[in-house]
Amino acid sequence: MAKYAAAVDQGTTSTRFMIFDHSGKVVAVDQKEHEQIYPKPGWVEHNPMEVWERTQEVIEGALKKASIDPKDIAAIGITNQRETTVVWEKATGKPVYNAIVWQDTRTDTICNELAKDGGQDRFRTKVGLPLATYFSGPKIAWILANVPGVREKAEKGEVLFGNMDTWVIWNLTGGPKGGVHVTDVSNASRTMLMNLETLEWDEEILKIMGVPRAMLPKIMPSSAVYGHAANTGVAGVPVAGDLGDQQAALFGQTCYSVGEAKNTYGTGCFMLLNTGTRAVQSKNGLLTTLGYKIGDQPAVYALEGSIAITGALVQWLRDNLKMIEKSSDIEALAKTVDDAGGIYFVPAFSGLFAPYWKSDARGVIVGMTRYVTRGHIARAALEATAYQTREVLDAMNKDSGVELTALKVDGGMVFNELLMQFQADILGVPVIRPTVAETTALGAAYAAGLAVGFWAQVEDLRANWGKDREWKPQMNADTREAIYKGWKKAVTRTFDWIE
Ligand SMILES: Nc1ncnc2c1ncn2[C@@H]1O[C@H](COP(=O)(O)OP(=O)(O)O)[C@@H](O)[C@H]1O
Ligand SMILES: O=P(O)(O)OC[C@H](O)CO
Repeated sequence: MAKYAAAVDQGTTSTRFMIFDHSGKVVAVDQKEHEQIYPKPGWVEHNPMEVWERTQEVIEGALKKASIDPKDIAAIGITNQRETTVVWEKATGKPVYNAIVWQDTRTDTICNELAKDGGQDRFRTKVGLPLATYFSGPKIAWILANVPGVREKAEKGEVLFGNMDTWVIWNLTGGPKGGVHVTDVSNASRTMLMNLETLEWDEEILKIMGVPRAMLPKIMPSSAVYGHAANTGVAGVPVAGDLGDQQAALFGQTCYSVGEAKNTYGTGCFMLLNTGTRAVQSKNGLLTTLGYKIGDQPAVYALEGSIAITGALVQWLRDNLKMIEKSSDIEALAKTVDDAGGIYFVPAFSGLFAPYWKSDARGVIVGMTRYVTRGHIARAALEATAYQTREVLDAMNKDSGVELTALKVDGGMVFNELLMQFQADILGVPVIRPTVAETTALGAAYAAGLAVGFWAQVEDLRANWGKDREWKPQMNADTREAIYKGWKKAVTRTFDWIE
């Protein structure tokens, strides 16, 4: 009997391979970063070949580190940075262009053109999303319009589109030699091209955006056997789970009931609330998205508050300003001061996502005086994550009509104690970190394990969730609301920057 389930987590900054035992404990992990390519202001790309190479390396690395026999792995799941768009030649596996990353704003003009007829919410009822540079549909349209010869090939199905899940699964199951071209409902719901009700590509939107049906993957459940690995050390193992990383974290945090929510702190921050088998349309700037679909069971929907830049701001202080050496060093630097010294840092580097959806916004630091030190800037950068999360939680409470009484958190930033305490303070509700904070990979491994019977049913997974730490609010309510008011004012200073 197999002992483990595993997952590839293809994130914005890095790729991991993680192997879990039946109780959801991490048995082995390997992780590698890939290059962030910034060809112009507002543009962000990844090299898909590099990502596939890193994927192969971390699979080998994790197997080797824990001396695991691949025969003991029941199934592999894939989870991924969502929306990031790759188009490649079917015959050779060669990308026709770099991957256009979810944070990239180059499709602003395309989105504005599309919004002329019907406004920013033109497709919202059908797809749950506003027209924004974030999503894949306009990114595909950009590649088709700007890379010579690709449109003709796309119409004939000679080039294929995929988000990173599709790209990794296609390569892992054989690439040009029989790789399967699939995605799951959670990833497809981020393209702007999938109809939330039918769970199929929407012919009308495809036509309006000029995206040929022939280049699109088949939409599958999040938990199903798609194929078998054809290469790497896991050759022969079923590939049986596929979830966008934020939906995977919802799944890994065992938020299986209506009203359960989680917030993941990585490059960006993403809060998802399970709304059950009903797609709830947001009136407060949130997204309606697919949560997951297990085999033949009905699909589960979620409301999502997406924030583009949180951990990425810490990275920016590290890489562009050289203020710190490692991301985790920001905590010690922020602790050199007691507060942000009257400044706010609004990181609208990719415009503003939820709840504003303003792609013409750009980042600002406001309230600067000669008093301000590096410590204040570090602190303001961390506080920005917490304030943005408060805005999303407020929207979530309004949309759902229920006040969340605690927030389950995960992701790379949740080991920052100062941030977690400030988060509880600014929300006024406890913040809870589980024992396995790698819930993204865990969620994908769960989806894969469920498909092959390694776990029998979703409800059994709840027993694997355990609380590691809880931060309770300590700030008095007057202070909380006063500093939050300052944040709201600072946000308005980012608006209407790009003409
Ligand atoms: N201790 C820390 N304090 C603040 N930010 C951190 C810390 N550790 C990691 N980060 C940030 O978290 C992000 C990495 O988290 P991760 O969950 O691996 O992200 P992703 O899946 O988006 O690649 C990076 O942006 C990094 O700057
Ligand atoms: O790579 P992450 O963890 O920052 O997640 C990126 C999101 O999926 C973008 O929608």
